[in-house]
This record gives sequence, C-alpha cells and structure tokens, in this order.
Amino acid sequence: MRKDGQVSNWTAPTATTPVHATVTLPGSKSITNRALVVSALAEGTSTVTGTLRSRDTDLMIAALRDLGVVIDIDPADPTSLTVVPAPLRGATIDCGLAGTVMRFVPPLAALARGAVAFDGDEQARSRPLDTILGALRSLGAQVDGDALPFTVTGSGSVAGGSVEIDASGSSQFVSGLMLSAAAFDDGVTIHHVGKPVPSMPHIDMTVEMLRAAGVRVDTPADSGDADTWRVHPGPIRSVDWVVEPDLSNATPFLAAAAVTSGEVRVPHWPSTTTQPGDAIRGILESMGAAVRLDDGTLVVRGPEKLRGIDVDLHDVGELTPTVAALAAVAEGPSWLRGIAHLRGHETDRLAALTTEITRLGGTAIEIEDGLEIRPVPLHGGVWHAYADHRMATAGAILGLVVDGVEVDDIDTTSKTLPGFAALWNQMLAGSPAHEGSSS
Ligand SMILES: O=C(O)C1=C[C@@H](OP(=O)(O)O)[C@@H](O)[C@H](O)C1
Ligand SMILES: C=C(OP(=O)(O)O)C(=O)O
Repeated sequence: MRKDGQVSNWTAPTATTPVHATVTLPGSKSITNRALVVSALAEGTSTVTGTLRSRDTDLMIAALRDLGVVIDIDPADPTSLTVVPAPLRGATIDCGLAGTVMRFVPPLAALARGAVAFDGDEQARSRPLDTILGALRSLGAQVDGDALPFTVTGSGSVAGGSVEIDASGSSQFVSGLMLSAAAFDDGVTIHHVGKPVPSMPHIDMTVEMLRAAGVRVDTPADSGDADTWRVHPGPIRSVDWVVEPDLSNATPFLAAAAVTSGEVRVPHWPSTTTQPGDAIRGILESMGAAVRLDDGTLVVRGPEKLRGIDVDLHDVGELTPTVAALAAVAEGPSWLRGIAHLRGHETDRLAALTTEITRLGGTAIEIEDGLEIRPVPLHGGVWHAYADHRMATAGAILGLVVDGVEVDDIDTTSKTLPGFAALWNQMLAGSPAHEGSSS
C-alpha cells in the first residue's frame, strides 16, 4: 500500500535458480477462529497459543470482544491469547471478508442479550449466508436479513432443535451452527439435503475441536444417519489450545519448490491433522514432485518438469488457486473438479483464475464444476487479486517462472498471512524464512 492509500502493483520476484529454503508458517486460520468461538462459550478461562494474527483472526477477536468476551493478548507474544467468557451483549460486528466470522459468529450472537448488527466489506455482501441465517431463524433466533448487512437480536438463549439445510454452498454453514449449538437449550441436529457438502475436513475439524472441549457430537459415521450431525446440549470445557501451522498457507511456498525444481522444507508439519492443506502432499506427488515427512518437517523437491493433474478438490477447495498456478506451468492439461462452490468464496475464484491465467497468455476455461487448464508459455502482465489472499499468492507462484508478473494488491494476503511478501523474499534469498521478520 502506498502512503496515499493507493494500492500499487507488486512485481513478483522471479527465481533465477531453484528455490532452496526452510519456511516456518504461522498458525491456522481455521483452527484459530474455531478455538476462539469455542473458548468464548466455555465454562471458564481458555488459552490459545500459536494463534494466527491476521485480518480474519483479528476480526474474530474484535467481534468476540464487542460481544463482551474478554480476550487478553500477551504483550511479549501476540500469538498467545487468554479468553475469558462473559455474558454476551449487543454489538456491531465487522466481518471484513472472513467466511469464518460471517458464518461462525451469528449463532453465538443469537445467545446474546441485545441486537448484534453485522456488516463487512462490499465484496462480502455477495457471499452466501441465507442458508445459515434461515437455519438460525428456524431454531428460534430473531434474524433480520439474508445477507450482509443483517441483524441478530438475541434474548439470552436459543431453543435449538432440528433443522434441514442445503450446505452444498459451504461447509461453514454446518460448522457455524455446530460451534455454538451446545449452548442452545436443545442442542442442534443438522440434516443436509442437496448436492454433497464441500470441505468435509473442515467439518471434521469442528467435530474434533468440540469433542476436545467435552461436547457430545454425533457424526453421520457414528449414527449411521447420512448427512446428519447432532450436537448435544451441555457445558463446554475450557481448553488450552495449541494451534497448528496453517498448511493451506504453506502451499504457495511448497509450490515454489515444485515450479523451480528446488527444495522447500516446512517444519512443524503435523503427523495427523484435519487441515485440508495436508492434501497438498498427494497433489504435488501426482504432479511429479518428491514429497517426504522428515521428523515433522515436510520436504518437497520439485521435478525437472511438473505433470498436469486431473483432481477432485471438493474436499480441499482452499488449495485451488495454488493448484491452478501449478497447472498453468505444468506439462500437459489439468482438470480441477468438484469446486463449483468456489464461485462464492472471497471472489468467484473460477472466474478470477480463468481471467487472470488467460491475461498472461494461458489457456484456462471454466467447466461446470471447476477448471480446465492447458499450459502454454505465459508472458508478463498484471495479475489481479480481487481482494482474495489466495489469488494474490497464486500470482506470486507464477511470477517465479514468468518474467514481468505484477500482482495488483499483494497486501490482500494479510487476510490470513500478513508479511507474505517479506516471507516470500526471504525464501528466495535462500535463508531460513520465518513469519513476522522483515525482509
Ligand atoms: O471452516 C473453515 O474454516 C473453512 C471452510 C472452507 O469453506 P467452504 O466450505 O465454504 O469452502 C474453506 O474453504 C475456508 O477457507 C475455511
Ligand atoms: C475460502 C476461504 O476463506 P473464508 O474463511 O473467508 O471462507 C479461504 O481462505 O480460502
């Protein structure tokens, strides 16, 4: 961002030699924002360490504080938080462009006493919300509006019960309802009807974290009821949460090894995780990279030439911009499928990727549920980010191997990874790159 507030283009650095680096990533957005919501409803004080501090998570902290929750930030370590629940009150919530704030906070707000007004970025007003707001209404909450801006007026309790929803547009409708449901009088039983729910690992993450807080949850696997999740009413225990590194944010750095025949190492890679970013291992292998977990460090070595891929990303849609960038410089065509719901992400990611790859001379077309990408030599040009952090990082990946790529708004990466450009430069300098340090 320039001093006059205007956004200036960022010239993506090219890699003149294969990238060799170790990159340490900050905490997961999805785990951080779940830990904060669950802690806000707990019986006592919780702590969250390894917290991601970024626009999306700071908006969540601000939202919960506005609702009355006390959140202390350790001055010596801003990633260490203490969360002290309190009676929830009326508030004004800024969702920014954060799906986790606009979908996870309304059910919590329904438990407040008073009116809670929600708004967000202009672009956030077109993100789908009617499903979860309609569900909340049918569970006994007073909700005015079907999209941002809207208001939830709470009376201190929510009846809860059973609700049927079509969650094919976003797993966050299911996660959002589940995260606060133990505090509803009757809990919640969610039955999904419609096309398959995307991003199932994120629902697994919700279930796992609720269970860690002592909440009783029945999944379709437990009950045998397909597409049905039940959260029983009951107390939520305090937890000392330790947040894993954000594996989706690791993917552009791993991609740097893949496109330059280099080697990138990401330490603290969890041996088991519900984060969808873990799926990058199999994807990179299918494209020809050598991938190994070496004592908790993920090591990716890029091949001489990447192969195209035919892959269903329905469960891991977050990875699409990274995989699309890889596909655009691979050998042979790629098909990225199962991701129609990405049209409702930060921007319409299928349209954005198609437009931007084409702008650089590539061949990308939208298919009904995804993208078809046929690599041809690319040329420089301005890559538009559309306020989407993952579009911005996809432009950075391409810039490594295509001269003259400029990303129009690299600072939009602060949604989940502030300091991305510095971290990227450090990676290219070959030194161990750590989040938060300046270039
Ligand atoms: O619950 C979460 O933390 C998320 C769920 C997914 O949303 P969708 O199911 O809408 O894709 C994912 O894409 C998003 O980045 C984070
Ligand atoms: C879809 C994403 O974010 P959100 O949580 O805003 O939905 C994302 O981070 O890729």
